[in-house]
Amino acid sequence: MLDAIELLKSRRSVPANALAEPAPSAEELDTMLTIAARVPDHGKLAPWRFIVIEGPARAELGGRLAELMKASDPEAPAGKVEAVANFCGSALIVAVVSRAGPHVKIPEWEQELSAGAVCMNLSIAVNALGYGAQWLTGWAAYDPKAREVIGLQQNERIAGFIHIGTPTERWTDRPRPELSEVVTRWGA
Ligand SMILES: Cc1cc2nc3c(=O)[nH]c(=O)nc-3n(C[C@H](O)[C@H](O)[C@H](O)COP(=O)(O)O)c2cc1C
Repeated sequence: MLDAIELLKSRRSVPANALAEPAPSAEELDTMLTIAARVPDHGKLAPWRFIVIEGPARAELGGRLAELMKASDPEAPAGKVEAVANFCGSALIVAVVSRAGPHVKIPEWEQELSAGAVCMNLSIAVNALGYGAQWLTGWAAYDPKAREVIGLQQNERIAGFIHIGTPTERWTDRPRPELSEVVTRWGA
């Protein structure tokens, strides 16, 4: 296992279509989800939940989403439909669902931030266990009928589909922001 600082300094996403089998074991997935759920959460509301899409359920969901896209837009380019069908092309997907809503004390924005933290913690845990991950949203996260097929309630939103698997190759990093561009010192 990588040292935590080395892991955090080197982690990067791997494209979902390069996240092949083997998928994490059931025990590893439990560890990942336990870590993902261990995030700051103002008010202890757990304003998020997980939907695991694994095994044959991936192809079934991909197929249903592709049918949906074709039905709603018969002119949809084949590439776009294929991309939706391949939505479940990675070894395992965890949909992180935000359940943020009005609350007497805790702003919705803070509940949404907690769901973002879940996505990130999950991605880090995946990498720490030697797998790769990519955080995606896309058409299926926003289309009303696709949301229904995925099993979302009216008040729920996809924070991210975290695609997980074994990277098929090493990926070079992308440019990262210069600290000088994103850091200021108050009063300086
Ligand atoms: C909320 C959210 C949604 C995203 N959705 C997509 C997406 O639909 N398609 C895509 O190519 N990248 C998407 N990304 C970007 C990738 O997850 C990721 O930033 C990119 O692959 C580089 O990742 P890295 O900085 O972890 O290496 C999304 C990122 C976030 C935070």
